[in-house]
Amino acid sequence: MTKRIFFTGGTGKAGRHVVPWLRDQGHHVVNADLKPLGCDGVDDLSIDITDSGQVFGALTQHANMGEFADGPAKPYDAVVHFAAVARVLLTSDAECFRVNTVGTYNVIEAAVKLGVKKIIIASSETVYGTCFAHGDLDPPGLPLTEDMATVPEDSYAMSKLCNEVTARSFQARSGIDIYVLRIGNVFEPHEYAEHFPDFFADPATRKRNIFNYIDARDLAQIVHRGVLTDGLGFQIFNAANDTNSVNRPAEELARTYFPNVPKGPLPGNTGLYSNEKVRRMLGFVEQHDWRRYVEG
Ligand SMILES: NC(=O)C1=CN([C@@H]2O[C@H](COP(=O)(O)OP(=O)(O)OC[C@H]3O[C@@H](n4cnc5c(N)ncnc54)[C@H](O)[C@@H]3O)[C@@H](O)[C@H]2O)C=CC1
Ligand SMILES: O=C(O)[C@H]1OC(=O)[C@H](O)[C@@H](O)[C@@H]1O
Repeated sequence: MTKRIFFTGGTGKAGRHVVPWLRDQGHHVVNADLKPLGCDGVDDLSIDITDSGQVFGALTQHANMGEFADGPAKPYDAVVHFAAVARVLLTSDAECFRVNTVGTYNVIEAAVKLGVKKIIIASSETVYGTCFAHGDLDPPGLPLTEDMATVPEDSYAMSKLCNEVTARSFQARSGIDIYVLRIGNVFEPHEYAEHFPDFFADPATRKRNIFNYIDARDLAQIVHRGVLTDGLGFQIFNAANDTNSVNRPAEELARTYFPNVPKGPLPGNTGLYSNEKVRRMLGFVEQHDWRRYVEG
């Protein structure tokens, strides 16, 4: 079924793969970003999500000239929110926190008050704390699952965790579906040859990411399945591929790099960052294992 989807941050690294994927599944996607994507069949709207008025305005206006013929602007079926300052060290810590938290509040508030029934937001693996920690910070357990403790110490991860609370509260009042994706480290198709041989040679460089990765196209599949799967209420999903990015047995990685962390079963090369929930509840089936693109 064709959906009308308002997508924020579609011009970025992840969005430029997710947006065309959604378009190719037959949906009408409107990309709301500071910068245009310029993608065939996708409408661009330049907005700043930290300005609530712009977000309400964009969600209630036409997306292109063709829509004028049909009268008033049509409502959206889903909002996918990716726009953000996507990590620390891009701007000041406080600005990262401000843009991400205020922007996310604005997007969710407008979507809920305008009657949108499905919202998917980009959170991050960083909420578990290890990624941008000072020194070494152990994850709370392995494999790392959505119910485990989240006590990050950096402004970016704090902003993402704050956004999860915002989302949970809006969901509680509205009863709509809000799905949070704790996205792992994203890779575009051309990046496998560029980076993965280095990861195999020096796995320690991937420790902060709990050795995970998510292919940008597999992330698109997860978003799409989220758009199509109704009735789950508020949910948080780790979004990652099935196996680790360093081509090592999971049990060996856990023992070598996280000796003091409580451990459950870690068969084969399974990811230490569990994607079991997104496979089980959204039916995610990975298509882009790194083994298709680079020699192990
Ligand atoms: N790239 C990664 O490895 C990961 C990314 N994420 C999250 O996924 C989402 C997408 O990430 P990327 O595509 O890598 O980020 P990106 O930095 O490549 O793209 C973010 C997009 O948001 C837009 N944006 C920023 N501030 C805005 C504002 N005030 N108003 C409107 N648009 C604004 C930017 O113009 C950009 O196109 C982000 O929420 C990020 O935090 C989460 C985990 C991993
Ligand atoms: O966008 C980015 O660069 C960062 O975003 C994130 O949220 C990821 O968790 C982290 O692995 C990336 O380094």
